[in-house]
Amino acid sequence: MSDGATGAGAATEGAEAWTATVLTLFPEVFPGPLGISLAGKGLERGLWRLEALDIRDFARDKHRSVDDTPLGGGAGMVMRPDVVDRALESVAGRPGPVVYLSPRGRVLTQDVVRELAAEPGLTLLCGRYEGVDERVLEARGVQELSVGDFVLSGGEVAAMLALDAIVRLLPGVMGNEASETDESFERGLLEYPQYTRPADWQGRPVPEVLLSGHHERIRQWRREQAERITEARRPDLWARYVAEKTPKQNDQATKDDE
Ligand SMILES: C[S@@+](CC[C@H](N)C(=O)[O-])C[C@H]1O[C@@H](n2cnc3c(N)ncnc32)[C@H](O)[C@@H]1O
Repeated sequence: MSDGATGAGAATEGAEAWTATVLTLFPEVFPGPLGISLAGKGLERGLWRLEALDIRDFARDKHRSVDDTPLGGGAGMVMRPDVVDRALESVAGRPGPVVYLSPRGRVLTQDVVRELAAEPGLTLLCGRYEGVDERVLEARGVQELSVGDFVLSGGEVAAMLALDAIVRLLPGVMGNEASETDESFERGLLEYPQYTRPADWQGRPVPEVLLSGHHERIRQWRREQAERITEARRPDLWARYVAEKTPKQNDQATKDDE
């Protein structure tokens, strides 16, 4: 898709579809991976909408320039406040908050993904070069959202990443695919190991319990595995999980210490 909307098909009756508006210098890269599989089918079925707008369309000079050198010196270029402001003004009033994808932002986690999926939509401003002039972010009260502690060359991949995670939580998008309630982060744990046929592959049998047909034992085994993996790989998640699992015991321990 170049700039323009997708997903305007059979919108969910009686409700406006969740709407993503992307402001970017490269609208042609959307929907990209969001146009395939679950997200793509959801887009086709009108379960969500995506519109990518070209920030350059809001430039006014004959060269359609969107950037300028940093005041105070330094490397690279900065996206101009007047151009970004006009782009933001053109989408003011669209559903949901406006976020600027930025390594300085609030870090995207599954909790943040759930929060954004509960909004009616989202406007995503993608930076390039050294980023966007600070004043337009302040003037427009734009929140910043980071996809991790690393620097990408532009906000487009970050916007796709956030949208992919959000869209799969929208009603109807997952269909009968794996329930999100069992997945990593949904219960504060990483996921248990998954297996499929054959039951023995290259002399590696799957754990016996999975062939037992005993649902309660399987549930218990999966929970133990999820706990084991989380404790080993993510001490940060594990500490939070343990604290939330045993709040009463922890309260008592604190009282005993006093
Ligand atoms: C080269 S980066 C600019 C980095 C900026 N000079 C800094 O040091 O914070 C260009 C654009 O990529 C996007 N970007 C880079 N890393 C990101 C991240 N971790 N999360 C979200 N967006 C990111 C932002 O939109 C940013 O404006």
